[in-house]
Amino acid sequence: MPADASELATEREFLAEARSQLGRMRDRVAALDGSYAGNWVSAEILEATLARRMEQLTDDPEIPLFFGRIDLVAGETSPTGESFHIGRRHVSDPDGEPMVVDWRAPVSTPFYRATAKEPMGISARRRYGFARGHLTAFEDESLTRPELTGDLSDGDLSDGDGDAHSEILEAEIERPRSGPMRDIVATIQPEQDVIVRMPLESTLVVQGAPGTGKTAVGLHRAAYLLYAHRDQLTRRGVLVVGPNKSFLRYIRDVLPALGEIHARQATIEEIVGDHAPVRATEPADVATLKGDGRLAEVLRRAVWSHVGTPEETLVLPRGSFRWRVAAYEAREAVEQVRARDVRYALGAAQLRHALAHRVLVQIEETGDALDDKAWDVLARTKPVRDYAAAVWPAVEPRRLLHRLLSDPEFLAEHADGVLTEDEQALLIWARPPRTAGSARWTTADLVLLDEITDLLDRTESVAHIVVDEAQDLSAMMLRALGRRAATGSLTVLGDLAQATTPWAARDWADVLEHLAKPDGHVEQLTAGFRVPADVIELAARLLPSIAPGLEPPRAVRRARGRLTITPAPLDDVLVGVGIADLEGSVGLIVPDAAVPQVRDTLAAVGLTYAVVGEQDDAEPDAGPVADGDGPDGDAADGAPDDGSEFDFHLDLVPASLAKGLEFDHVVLHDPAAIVAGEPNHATGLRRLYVCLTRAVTSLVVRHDDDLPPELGLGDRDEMVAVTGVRYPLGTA
Ligand SMILES: Nc1ncnc2c1ncn2[C@@H]1O[C@H](COP(=O)(O)OP(=O)(O)OP(=O)(O)O)[C@@H](O)[C@H]1O
Repeated sequence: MPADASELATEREFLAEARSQLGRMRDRVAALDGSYAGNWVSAEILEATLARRMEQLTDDPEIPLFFGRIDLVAGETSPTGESFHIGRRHVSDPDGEPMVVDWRAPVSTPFYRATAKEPMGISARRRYGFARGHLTAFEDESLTRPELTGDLSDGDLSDGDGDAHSEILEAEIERPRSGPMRDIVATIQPEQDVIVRMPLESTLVVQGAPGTGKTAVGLHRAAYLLYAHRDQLTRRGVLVVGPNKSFLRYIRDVLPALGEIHARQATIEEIVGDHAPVRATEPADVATLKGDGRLAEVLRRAVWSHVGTPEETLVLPRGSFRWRVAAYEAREAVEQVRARDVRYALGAAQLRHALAHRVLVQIEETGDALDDKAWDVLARTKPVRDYAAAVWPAVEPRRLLHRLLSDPEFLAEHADGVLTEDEQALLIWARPPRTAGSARWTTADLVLLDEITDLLDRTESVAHIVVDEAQDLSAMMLRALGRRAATGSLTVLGDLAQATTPWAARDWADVLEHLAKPDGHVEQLTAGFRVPADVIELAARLLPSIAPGLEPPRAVRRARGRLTITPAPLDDVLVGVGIADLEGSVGLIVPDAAVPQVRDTLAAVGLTYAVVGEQDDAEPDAGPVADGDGPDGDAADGAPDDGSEFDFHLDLVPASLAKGLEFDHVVLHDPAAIVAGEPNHATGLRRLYVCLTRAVTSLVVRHDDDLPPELGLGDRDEMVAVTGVRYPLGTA
């Protein structure tokens, strides 16, 4: 047997043994139950822990149990030069010796970061190739003697110091995309790994062009932190924030595939959705103003304006006595509580106690010794409660916001010097609802309600938040997230060039300020794993108009991609592309307003598809709304029960929902209308930039005669030069 074949056989045996040991670990956990616990509380906790452990130990034969190996240099730390197989979870033998180490364990770090220049104590790195769970190949790279590795190249992924080119790595990057997002645990790159393993305390912003792996890195960082700080993070929570529900469905499998099921994934609307349902939208200028950070000051003033000045004596009858707190003493108490700078509701409670304390002192002066319990009782008596409530009344967030948005004088009182008169006029409802209960709140209103609620009572903080597409959040939305990480940290992912909301951030330093994490720092990702070079070159033509300071990604894909720009009718394009025969997923990105018309076109050419986002309008837990056959060819049932639009071969994507998604092939319909669909031209161009950068293998841009001039494709010769021989496609 050739050396490689015998080595492969040895590795396969090792894999079989590791699988059987994983089965043994699972059986052992299955044999335990809550009865081992001392009382019912710990029994419940133990049962939950065991259930989680069982899930972690589930062996999916399709998912490789390990994907890499490192060989330590024989020496001080490893006298015999041990090897470690690296996988998604830890597997040990009956003696407790590790057979596979978790990719997040410190010992695994060199697998991701070692280079020939800095071998980090390892002599060799091995990568494995798998097909449907079967080990089919391996590839060795010597770090101490790189000349032994063979096929050395200075490929785009290497740092130019002679690191080996990896076929397995390249195959993973070039693989056709289909279905929801997958993890990248086997191929995390050094610049990404540095971000993934940053300490929990650091808040960081990851700025990166489309397809540089920001979402992937953010999710792997969440998985890493859950591993490295298990107790703290499961107790205090991890939150992943995405731009919309379809995006969350797109990424929902990544953390569970990494063994982590305890992170909440939510949109900002869901996060602030507890205050009231969203029942209206509003003009962009109003929403933008409501998202402005200055509103925080207006709300702060409005809340605290409720605290009055005591003018009367508090009289507290007790037995045959009537205890008194003079108005001037009550005023002192109010001042003292205010000086403590506590939340409004806590201030109210403290005022009750401060008043009660003044009574307590008088009682004690008569020789009665009272304890803290008596103090509490005094603070809860009706005269004290009534007096405090008159001076420091309860504030109801919806009522307060209703008043601010419907009473110009009340607003002016609190917005004076903060908002101009015109801005104040813009905020006031044209037709104010009669009561707060009948108000039709917008998303921006809910964010204001969240701010008011936090002024009243401290919002609970989680241990870590990963925020994706953060460039699109308003200052007030960022504040809402920042307060949820007040005692934790954040990983903020975004790209200023992809900002498509009128209130979007212009600068990451501002974002960090609004999050109340001014010490956070900005990391950049530059290697593009999604978009092929020819497509990047086209999209980058927009950068000078939309984000002059930003660079396009550096494509690491070998294939330059297939780019076609054509004025052919959409039905001809759809037929010409041969969608049904394409390997990998296909996204048809269209202006939002064109969705109904494009549905007709798709029906006319006989293509089946799902519509991204349509599932959100359906009944909760009903499968996606799909036209025709699902991925399993079952027309009646649509997608599988737990499926989503991303399980379909062809997705119809409204341009407003394209952000964050990727498809192997993209047909982009009517770029001019996509630009025109936004409130202003600059935002329209950014939306187009997002839509142009969703493709992994091929992009067809189907346009009418009005391509946006910023693409610089005015004349046909230029277009032919950009798209090569593939212009035009279809029958034009
Ligand atoms: N190290 C890697 N190895 C293999 N694939 C990778 C790697 N990093 C990223 N990718 C892949 O590149 C694609 C783009 O990643 P991702 O969606 O995280 O990028 P992004 O920066 O968030 O893009 P966008 O700005 O468009 O949202 C995904 O398919 C992801 O799996």
